[in-house]
Formats: sequence, C-alpha cells, structure tokens
Amino acid sequence: MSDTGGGAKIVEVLLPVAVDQTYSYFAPPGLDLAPGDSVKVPLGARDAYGVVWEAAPAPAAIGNLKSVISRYDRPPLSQRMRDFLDWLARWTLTPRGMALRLATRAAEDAAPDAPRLLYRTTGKQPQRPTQTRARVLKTAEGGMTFAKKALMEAASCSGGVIDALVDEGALETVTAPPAPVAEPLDALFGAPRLEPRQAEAAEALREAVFARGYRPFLLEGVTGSGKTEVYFEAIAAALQNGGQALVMMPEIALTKQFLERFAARFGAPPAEWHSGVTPRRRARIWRAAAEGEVKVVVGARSALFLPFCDLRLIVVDEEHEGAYKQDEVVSYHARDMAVVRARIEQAAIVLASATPSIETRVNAASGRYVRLHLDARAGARPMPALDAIDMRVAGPDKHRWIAPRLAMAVGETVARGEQALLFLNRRGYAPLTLCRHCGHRFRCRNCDAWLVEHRFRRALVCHHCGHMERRPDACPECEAEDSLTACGPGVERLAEEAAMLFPDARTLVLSSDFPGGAERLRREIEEIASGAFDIVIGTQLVAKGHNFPYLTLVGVVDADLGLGSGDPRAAERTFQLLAQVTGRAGRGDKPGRALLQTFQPEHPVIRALLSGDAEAFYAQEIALRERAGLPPFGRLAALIVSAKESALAESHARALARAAQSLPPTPRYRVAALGGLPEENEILVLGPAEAPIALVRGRFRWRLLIKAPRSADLQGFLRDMLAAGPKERGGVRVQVDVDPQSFL
Ligand SMILES: Nc1ncnc2c1ncn2[C@@H]1O[C@H](COP(=O)(O)OP(=O)(O)OP(=O)(O)O)[C@@H](O)[C@H]1O
Ligand SMILES: [Zn+2]
Repeated sequence: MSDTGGGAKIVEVLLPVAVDQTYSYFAPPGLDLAPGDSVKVPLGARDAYGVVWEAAPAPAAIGNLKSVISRYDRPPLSQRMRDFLDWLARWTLTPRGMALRLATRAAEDAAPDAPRLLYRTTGKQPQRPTQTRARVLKTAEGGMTFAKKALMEAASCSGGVIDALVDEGALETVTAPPAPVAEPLDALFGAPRLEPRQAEAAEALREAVFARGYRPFLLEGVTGSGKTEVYFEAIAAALQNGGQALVMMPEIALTKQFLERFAARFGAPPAEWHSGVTPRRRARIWRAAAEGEVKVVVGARSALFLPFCDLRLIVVDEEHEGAYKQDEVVSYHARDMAVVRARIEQAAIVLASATPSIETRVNAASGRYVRLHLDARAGARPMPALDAIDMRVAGPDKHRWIAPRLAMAVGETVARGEQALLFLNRRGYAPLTLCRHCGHRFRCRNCDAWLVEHRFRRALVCHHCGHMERRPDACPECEAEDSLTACGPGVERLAEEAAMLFPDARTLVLSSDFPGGAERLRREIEEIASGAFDIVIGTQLVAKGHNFPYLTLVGVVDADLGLGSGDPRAAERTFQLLAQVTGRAGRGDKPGRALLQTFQPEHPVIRALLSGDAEAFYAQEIALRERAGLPPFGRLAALIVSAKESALAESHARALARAAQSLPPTPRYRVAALGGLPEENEILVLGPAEAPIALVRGRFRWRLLIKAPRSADLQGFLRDMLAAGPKERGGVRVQVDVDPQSFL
C-alpha cells in the first residue's frame, strides 16, 4: 500500500446515530487525525458530528471518498473509552452509534470556556466622585480583582457605574482564565476516625486503588454501618495518586446531604452529574473529566459515560437499586457496565449496599469479587427492632389502612418529639376507581392499566404512559351521579387518614409526582432531616440512603405489596426495599423500631426481615435461583415485539421463535428443541406470550424470553436469531433487553 504523501489518511468515523458501522472519509493532508478525534463530516446534504474510530494511511487510489471537513476542539475519546463503548454495544445488541451517543451527547456544547473579564482599581480618581463611585473604589481597594457581577453585588451598584469608571480610567479590566469547573479536593481535609472494622475495609480499598488494576469489591454493611466513610477513603487514595473517581448513586438529584458530607471530608463538593445539571455545565464537566481537571464526579447512571482520562475508582452506591437499569433507547444495566468499565480502565470498583443483589452476592461468594463486611451500625447504634402486625387479626376498620397498634406507636413517637415514617410504595390517592352502581372501572386508553386517582392533581393518571383525565362527577358508563368510589390506598389517601388520627402533627407527603420536581424533593428531604415534620408519608423515595436523625419509627403500611408480582426477583426486591426503609429508623441518638403490616407474617421475606437473618434469606434465594437456572446461574434476555395491532406483533414474535428453532447447533450455542426437556447446555426460547401489560402507549406487546446457560454465547444467538427472523416492518418494533430486570 502506498501513501499518497503528506500523511493523507482514510478514517473510519462513527456517528452518534442508530447505525452499527463506521463511515469512511478521506482525511486531507494537513489535517492529522487520530482515533478518538471529534470531526465534522458531510453526510448526505448536511454536516454531521462523528468520532474517528480508526485511521489508516490512504491507499493511492481513494476513489471518490468524501473528505472530513474539520476537527473539533475537543479532547479525544481514549482507546479505553472506545473499547468500552464497543463492548457495551456488543453486549446489549445496540448499534455502536447509539453507544457513542451515550458518551458524546453531553459534549455537544463543549466549546472551551471564554476567559473571564475581571476588574481592578488603577489608583486614578474619577473626575466626578459620587457616593456610589466611592463605594465601588473602596470595595475594590487593595489590588483585588472582581468579576463584574461580584463587584456590582459587593458595592450594590449598577453595571453602568462600573463601565463609567472604566471609561474614566479609575478601573481597568484584566483577563483571567475561566473559572474551574470544580474546586480542588483535599484528600486529607476531614479524615475521620474510623471504627476498627471500617478501618480494615478502608485499608483493603486503599491498597487496591494504589495497586492500580482491576479490583472488584462488594462493600456490604447493614444500614447505618458507615459504608460512605469507608469508600470515601478509597476516593482519598485515588486523589493522593492524582487520579479520578466516579461515584454513582441512584437518586443523586435528591441528596444534598451526601454532597455536604463529601465537602466535609474533602474540603469542597464533587462535580454533580444528573438531569438537573444545565447542559452548559454538563458540557464543561465532560471536558474537564477528559482533561483531568475534575477529579471526582458524583452522578446518576449516565455519569458512567464520561470520558475520564485517569479513572482509578468507581463506586456504585446502593448497587442493588433497580434504577441502575435503563430501559429506554439503549437498554443497559449501569452497575454491570460499571464493572466492565472498571475492567477496561484497570480501576478498582466498589459495589456498596446493605442489601446486595443476588448477582453480586453470588459473585462475592465465588471469589470473583472481594467481600468486605460491616456487620453492625457505626457509633454503637443498635439496629431497629422489627415487629409484624398481623392484619388478619389486628387490622384497622374498613376503609382504614393504619392498624390500631401502628397508630398508637405513631402517637407515642410524636408525643416524645420524635419522627415517624409511614411507608407505602404507591403514589396517588387510590390505585383503582370504580362505579359502585355498574362496576365500571377507569382504565387507560393507551395502556393495559387502571387509572390511578390523584386528588392532589384532581385527575386520574396512568402510571405507565402519563395519560391524564379529569375525574368526572358521574359514571361515564351508567351516568349514575356520585357513584364513583376509590379502592385501596395510595400515599395521598394515607395522608388523609393520618391527618384525621393526628390533627396536630406536622405531616408531609413525599411523592415524586407533586409539582416542583427534584428541587422541591431535595428541599423537603432536607426539612425532614432537620426535624421540621412529625410524620412523613412517602413512597420508595424516602427509603434511598437518607439519614434522618430524628426518625425513630417506621410503619410499613403494606409489607406484602410487591410479593405477589410474579417477577422472579419479587422476593429479593421486597426484602431489599423493606430492609432499606426500616433501616432509616434509629440513625440518630435514639434507637429506632419498625412495624410491618402484613397479611402473611409467615412469608419467608417477612420472616427474614423480622429475624434479621439476611444470611438465611440470601442462602435460600440463591439456592432457588440455582435450581431454576435463573441469573446469575443462567442468563436471560427478553425480546419485546410491539405494534399498533396485537396480531401483527404476535405473528412477528412467532416468526422470531420459529427462526430460533431453525438455527443449527454451533459450538457457541445449541437451541433446545420445541416441546422436549432442554439439555443443560441448551438455550431455551419461551413464548411468545402477551406481555403482562399487553398495551403500553398505544402499542401491543408480545414477549419472548430466552433462557441460556452461562456457557452459551447468548448475544451471538440473539444476533443469529434476529438475522434469521423477519425484518421489522409495518410499524413492528423489536426491543432487545439483555439481562432484563422488568418482566412487565
Ligand atoms: N466512625 C464513625 N464514628 C461515628 N459515626 C459514624 C462513623 N462512621 C459513620 N458514622 C455515622 O453513621 C451514620 C451512618 O453512616 P452512613 O450513612 O455512611 O451509613 P451507610 O452504611 O451508608 O448506611 P445506608 O446503607 O443505610 O445508607 C452517619 O450518620 C455517619 O456519620
Ligand atoms: Zn397509559
């Protein structure tokens, strides 16, 4: 191959669109492009943004290849980052362009920051000294430089006054480099005194970070055991090495407390990354992560796609959280992908939780992860005392949800000046509204779901698609007046009952669907922590990692909710959620307790919670999964086939199932024959079956579930099956969900 001279190259450019392959362009001499560079390229009639994936010397005859137009001033995506995106695309069966989009979406506005103009005095007096002018000059005395806005504020004057002083030569401007994205962090700033078991775990993490290599850990510790302090030491180690760290949290937008703790430990807050951060700021953090200026990012799952240049540590806090699974556009599990990223970056990774996922527990048991265990609360605080209220014999009156014993406990708690939490994982007023006269039930017109009454918003709302309608006064079916009745409780209805029982208590309902968004929730969570409320009523939002020092009683209004969902992870999820929410009690000076209202106190999940014997629960769940060949012992993938008509989706799904059956055995996988019992090493194709929620957003859904042994090449099989099956046409969509978390 001969070079055309002058370093001309052919580059393969990946575009952030739903396409898997790269496009070839000619890199004109003089534009020296390397893999990772951001470029502008012609695409049809328009220009497009893309990233160079590969570069090779141009052969003599390059045909009529189009040329790259220009290179953006943007830090290149590292080889590791590109490897990670390729890996993610292969694993999730996502077009590589979509994986790239996850990483570059935030960079779109990443032009370098303009230098700032600062003002300072010259020593020259203005010709017309006014009081205001004198005040400005006095403020700026002593050679200090000020941003215009800061000077306006400090001297309480208008911008015009400053401009006039510059015109007269009494002030001058100097240019300064742009303000840093994040303040510098100090690894030794607020180093705590750790308890011996914390110190031991922290030392293991510090060693791993210093060793520089892929080291996965499970940091398991009961609620309130001080896991945060422990992984802060790992972050300190990364900082001491000059490296970077990423902390992922499921609800970072809500947790101001965490940022304050971080600042108390490291002298300044970390860079925050979530949907509430402005696009401009996100673009700056993106660049700063790539250039090494930002050392620690704390963010939601999308922070995983930041282009860190020297990542030494990833922490996945509350690693069991379902919120780490993303099901839109690209479906990936951020916790699992974090492990992959850590491996590629040769970094340490800490999965932290009081209630780890079964997958992570199994990985720890097999030695794939190192398990660090904190078995008691920090500061010698006791775990909350748990007890059940048997609703079959000790429940409340009809149309009431708080049993007398729970009501009494709340009353006593409030009387002592402590806080009580009533937990019910159901938003709105009532999950079902029906007509007492004709039995008409309100359902969503787009989805296979009941409409949930929200009194606060005066509406009936679909929790799947957001469809909202006014609650009518008469039944739309039989036209009976005042016949509509609410069935079952949501948090709003619970609040009504609490107000009746405790009219003098300061009560707060915390729910994600009230107006005001994350900002309001953040404020309310702070107010709870400061003791501004006596009774808090909330959904799972209140369960997630918060520290409420005055909270001593947790009442779980319906502990059975979620146990009967038919999801293979129903027991695990319920156990985790209830252990987390009861774990909010007694984190301050006073011990806590929790009461679980249940109709099945003998259920293994309830028994495990009451006895505090998590080990027995995990052992039983793990054995069950192993017998059934469910994750992590086997692997699952779901195909959701949807269309505007049910029959279209169904026939497409059936054709896919037939395609699977037609695939000949290969060394990488074998498909089990229809009807017979599968061999241990065979892939089983289950369905198609109508999805439990068959209609969502106006689309009918059919599901195929693929169950594969760990030894099989599941992704390869899925690719072959999709290739052998019919093309997506007539508005049919096939969504691939590798390692599905939701079975609806
Ligand atoms: N060494 C220590 N000495 C005294 N108090 C400590 C110590 N370590 C942690 N704490 C305190 O214990 C409380 C719980 O700590 P932290 O929030 O880190 O627990 P956690 O394990 O993350 O809990 P959860 O999983 O429930 O969120 C905090 O108030 C923290 O300040
Ligand atoms: Zn709907």
